[in-house]
Amino acid sequence: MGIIVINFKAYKEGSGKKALELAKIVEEISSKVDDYIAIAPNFLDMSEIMKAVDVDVYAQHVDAIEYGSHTGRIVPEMLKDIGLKGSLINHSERRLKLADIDFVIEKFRNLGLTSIVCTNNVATTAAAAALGPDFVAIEPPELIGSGIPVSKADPEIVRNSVEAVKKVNSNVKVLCGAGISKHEDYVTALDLGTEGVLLASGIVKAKDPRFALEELVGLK
Ligand SMILES: O=C(CO)COP(=O)(O)O
Repeated sequence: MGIIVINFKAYKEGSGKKALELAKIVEEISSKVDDYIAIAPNFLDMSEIMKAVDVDVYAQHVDAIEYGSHTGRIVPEMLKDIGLKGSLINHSERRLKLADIDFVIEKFRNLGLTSIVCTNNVATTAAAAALGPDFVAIEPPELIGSGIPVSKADPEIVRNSVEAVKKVNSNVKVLCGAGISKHEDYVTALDLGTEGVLLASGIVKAKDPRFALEELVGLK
């Protein structure tokens, strides 16, 4: 089927022991379905998760810098060194400048890391696609964390993003996100021409994350 990337954000429910528990649930459910399910936990939980769980792990953010005199920053090479698959870039909760997005995409290309550039509308999606990342993920900020799925509330933005990306660079794959939680939301996203979804609260903050993920992939 498709691609599912779960962003743990800085949610308490997706941190520490809970992050590891959730990663194990993702590993178990991944093994039962054809969908590719990856996670983006916070930096502090990554090493332990990667030791314990066989799931692709992404960063939620990376800085557009070289090694050097920077404090509290993450250099792209560091992601490669600890074994991450890639990173979200330019999430609406952690925006970058266009030149910085370009820098990170280029670095990732050379390092063999997967770039997922988040965008907020069709124009920024087209602009991001022009930089040649692996993925763009269209996420209207007003729907993030709302429980209202972008694929149903604003199918046009998804469809138009897919179309815009095709015109600019057809090698770039499109994800969509914001408010996704149900299987139907996911299937609708795929029907609109995306490769899958980027989501957070629908799984991470669910009362029963295992049930929520099983439902998302259609096992319930
Ligand atoms: O920002 C998101 C994923 O990166 C979407 O968040 P929600 O799934 O909580 O709406």
